[in-house]
Amino acid sequence: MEAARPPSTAGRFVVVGGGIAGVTCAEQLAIQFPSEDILLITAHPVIKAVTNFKQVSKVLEEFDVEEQPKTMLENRFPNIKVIQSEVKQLKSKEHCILTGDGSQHVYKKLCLCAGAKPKLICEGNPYVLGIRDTDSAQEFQKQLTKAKRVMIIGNGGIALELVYEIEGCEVIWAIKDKAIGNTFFDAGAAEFLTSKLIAEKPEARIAHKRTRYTTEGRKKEAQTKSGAGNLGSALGPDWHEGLNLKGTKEFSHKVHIETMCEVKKIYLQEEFRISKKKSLPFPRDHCNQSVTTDKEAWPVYVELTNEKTYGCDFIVSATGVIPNTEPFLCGNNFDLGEDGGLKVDAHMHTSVSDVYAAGDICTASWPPSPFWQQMRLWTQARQMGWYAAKCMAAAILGESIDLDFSFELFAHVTKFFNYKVVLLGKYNAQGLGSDHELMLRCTKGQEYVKVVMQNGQMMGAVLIGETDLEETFENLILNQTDLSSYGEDLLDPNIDLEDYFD
Ligand SMILES: Cc1cc2nc3c(=O)[nH]c(=O)nc-3n(C[C@H](O)[C@H](O)[C@H](O)COP(=O)(O)OP(=O)(O)OC[C@H]3O[C@@H](n4cnc5c(N)ncnc54)[C@H](O)[C@@H]3O)c2cc1C
Ligand SMILES: NC(=O)c1ccc[n+]([C@@H]2O[C@H](COP(=O)([O-])OP(=O)(O)OC[C@H]3O[C@@H](n4cnc5c(N)ncnc54)[C@H](O)[C@@H]3O)[C@@H](O)[C@H]2O)c1
Repeated sequence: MEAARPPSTAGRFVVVGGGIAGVTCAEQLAIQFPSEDILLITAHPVIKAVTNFKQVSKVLEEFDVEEQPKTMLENRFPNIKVIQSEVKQLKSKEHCILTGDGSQHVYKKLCLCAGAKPKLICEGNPYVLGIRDTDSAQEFQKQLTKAKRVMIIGNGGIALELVYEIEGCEVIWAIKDKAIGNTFFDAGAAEFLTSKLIAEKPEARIAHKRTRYTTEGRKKEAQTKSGAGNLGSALGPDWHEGLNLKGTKEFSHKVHIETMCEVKKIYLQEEFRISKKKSLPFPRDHCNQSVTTDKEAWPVYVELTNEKTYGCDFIVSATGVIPNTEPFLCGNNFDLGEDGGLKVDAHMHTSVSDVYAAGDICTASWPPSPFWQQMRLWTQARQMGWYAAKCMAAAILGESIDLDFSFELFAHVTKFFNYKVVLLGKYNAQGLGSDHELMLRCTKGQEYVKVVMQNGQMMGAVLIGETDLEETFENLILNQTDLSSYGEDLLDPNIDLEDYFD
């Protein structure tokens, strides 16, 4: 712990946050300025390190992520000092931050990488859980081992992963949309994936190239709770692999989806009894269950806007995130994005002098490339942390710097329902209006390929399964090759596209 209570005299590079964005930023600064001290302040005892980084193609990247004790980072970079403390206030006029232990730290350039927290449908209800960090995932697992039924609200990454992974527990999944996975897929891809939810037997996990997540480096001492409230860094790919996501029953998947509805009201058991309302049993296929009522007494009940009510053991609110800006706002004139993030320009600089931001906390506010959009993802946290450090260095050295190439094309590799999923560019025709066409190729149970075309050029793609098309499509989007003469042949599996375009 930093002993000095009065502010240190020499301003230095200070980074707040031990997640992917903060650690990558600190590492890059340490490399650029080997004779300077870099201070990393983080609320949690473990940090996230990117290991085995590999640039697979121009923009697609693979890496593993390890949770490590802070000493491992300090050993790798002797000029990085990690302080475990929560930042309570930023005094930007004095170029100084205050931490929970009463210390003040003066900076010459500061990068805020404090991540985000779950945006819960209902704060303070003990039956509503959010999943963000290792502690919250463990709490979820603990509750699941005693559960017969859970309700999942939300239709993004966490919900998609949970409905597939949970076994031995009834899952009622309530989504606002017509089809599953709205943040990643259109209705066609959703239909392709839905069959996997009904499969009774879990299949062998596929091994494929994508980011892996490991807590191997996490020391025993760091496995105890941090006492820092809900301030661990975000989980990521394969976070559930070490967790036994099994409820009390013996079946595999049992998922019922309620579409186009939201949560109207949540009742605790006694409140529900007094209300005299009726709840529905778990719906069975092809059976009109509206005539029956659920006899079971549940700890909590959820009334949906479609007038259906279900009881359950607990609710997972997988309803997105809110940037962790709160400790930094008071007295500072930050421009905030609509999503509540700190707006950053093309140099990752916020609206406050010498303060940069990267990762989930920030809102990218530069005019984006036609094929890129911000999504709060691990890859973007790494790219932003790295690029923010480059920009901080360039500012100190008086050099100019261009927006990094990684922001030219949105590229995300992940896994849903045991399929490899690659998303490129405007994969859901985001912002293209009606002036675009879709081309599809689908083999049930095997692959789903969708490309988004505009004026004969490829703007985006969704690749589900082992399609091996990602590198070729990445090039076609980046080069804006005129593909109009190929028509539907573009997706003909008998044509080797690589021969044409590589
Ligand atoms: C369950 C789950 C699954 C996910 N799966 C994927 C996936 O498959 N693929 C993918 O690309 N992305 C995934 N993500 C998203 C990804 O994990 C995040 O986008 C990314 O990790 C954000 O990194 P970050 O460094 O910006 O923030 P974080 O990882 O949240 O780190 C923030 C850091 O700031 C610290 N901090 C916060 N407040 C303070 C304070 N006041 N003072 C000091 N320190 C503070 C925290 O302790 C933490 O170390 C997932 C997220 C979750 C929650
Ligand atoms: N494999 C992956 O890439 C992956 C997996 C898990 C999580 N993540 C990331 O982790 C973060 C958190 O995941 P998440 O699933 O909570 O967020 P998300 O942004 O992916 O999805 C949020 C979902 O909640 C819905 N929603 C929002 N408010 C709602 C409300 N009041 N009622 C009902 N639905 C509501 C939205 O329509 C959306 O479907 C995100 O940044 C996500 O991208 C990524």
